[in-house]
Amino acid sequence: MVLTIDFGGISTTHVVIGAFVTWLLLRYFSAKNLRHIPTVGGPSVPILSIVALYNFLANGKKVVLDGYQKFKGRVFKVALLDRWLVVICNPRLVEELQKLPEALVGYSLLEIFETKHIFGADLLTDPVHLALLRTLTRNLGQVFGDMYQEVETAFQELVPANEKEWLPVHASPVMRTIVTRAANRVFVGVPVCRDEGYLYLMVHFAEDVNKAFGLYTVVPSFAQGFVARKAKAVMDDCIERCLGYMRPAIKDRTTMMDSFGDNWADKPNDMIQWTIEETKARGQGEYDMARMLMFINSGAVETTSQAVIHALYDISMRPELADELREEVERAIAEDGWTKDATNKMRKLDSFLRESQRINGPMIVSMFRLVREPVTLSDGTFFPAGTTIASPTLGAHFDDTIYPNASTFDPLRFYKAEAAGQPQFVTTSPEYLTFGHGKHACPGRFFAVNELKAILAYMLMHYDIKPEQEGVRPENKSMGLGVLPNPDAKVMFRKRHAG
Ligand code: HEM
Repeated sequence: MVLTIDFGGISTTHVVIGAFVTWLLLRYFSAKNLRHIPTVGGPSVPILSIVALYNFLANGKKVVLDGYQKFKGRVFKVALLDRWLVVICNPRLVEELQKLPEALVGYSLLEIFETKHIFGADLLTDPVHLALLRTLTRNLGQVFGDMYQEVETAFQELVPANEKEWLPVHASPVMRTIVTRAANRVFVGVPVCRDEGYLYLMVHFAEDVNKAFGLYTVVPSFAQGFVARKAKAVMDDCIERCLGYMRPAIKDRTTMMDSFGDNWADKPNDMIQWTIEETKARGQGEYDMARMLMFINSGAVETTSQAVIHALYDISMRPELADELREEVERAIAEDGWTKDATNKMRKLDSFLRESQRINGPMIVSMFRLVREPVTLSDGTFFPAGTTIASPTLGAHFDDTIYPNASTFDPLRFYKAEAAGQPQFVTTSPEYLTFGHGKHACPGRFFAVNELKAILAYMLMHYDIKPEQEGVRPENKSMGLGVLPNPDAKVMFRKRHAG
């Protein structure tokens, strides 16, 4: 069917053809500079490269794993819609790249996927979120009690199992709500962290941002500005709604600050307070306070929710492991109560969570970086300016030479190796990329690991857990560059006697 809408002589057919030609030219010129890098998934010559693109979009996971096997120790490229993505399959080169100065190889998901248009380009030059997350990490011990209390209250409300019958629980929405409540207890406190409208806003906003990142990888660059403008309008609306919940607290806090300066008795120690202080110091107002909170939520909610759901599916399949972890949790809380110190002692739980994330994602590649100036690596590999590069998360995580029997889920893999100096869940390396690696590794991971341990430890101590279908772990879904936990599955919960 021919498109017939007419805009003063220019038909939509012209627009579509023009866009397609522009796209082909963009692809042609970007591929020309990267001819020396082998392509995986299909040919890189103009027009035919659409096959490589199709294969990547249809089965990105297989394409990247095949590429890793074939070009281990070297680099290869795969087709995204608007550019080529070069994947570095050599830990030494990954380490070398992440040490290069920012002026040569820059970081930012915000920049690479143009989401700076949504969150604001000033976050690139003045990353307030990093200052806030550093403060959060420093205060993990102090905020743990509140977070744990929220985990407890949320489970009691949302998973009201009894000792007699198994209760089917739809894992995806329930765990998302628990994660969002626990994090937002520390971010905005009670009662906002329990408000259904606020929770709905944060959960769906985080999901949408995740989808937007995915969308940017398949939308050609000439269309990204348009998508970004639409997304910005949605963002502004979300900020206004977020402010509706935050204004009373902002007003109270600013009144206290105006009266008492930096310190007063019972001054709250939470994200909203730190955000007010950081934004005020920059002469910014309430719009920026909400913007910052939403940006941090967008990093915190979806990733941690997915990790909890994966861990829940994994533990539901392993009752003996659940018992072994319960013993460890019991011992730790007997010594230190429900505190951050106790979670530090939960080494088997740490290993289980790290293994669950090794196997389950969240992305098939990570550590996106942008080559700003031409770079030649020590092995002679050359990247022209403008090249987008990434590290092969899934390839490394499933490499038998790095992890013996890599495709086997071995929950105590890292615990058993600890004597040999094996790292913990928060530790990143070119071989363990769940949180990225290097100077731009996830700044929220220390909080994330504490939250994950609090949730899993609570769950283990208070419930017996089994899969809905005996012996069947709900299958993951691949979407673009992402690996998602099954969104439809239920898990069975029964209250434990000892709970
Ligand atoms: C299991 C949970 C989490 C996972 C798997 C995860 C993963 C990641 C990854 C892979 C990156 C990119 C790193 C790189 O390119 O080297 C990242 C960045 C980021 N994460 Fe996380 N994250 C998690 C939890 C959190 C939490 C709880 C927060 C906030 C409290 C957070 C805030 C952020 C922010 C703000 C960035 C962007 C940093 C920047 O722009 O410099 N994340 N995360």
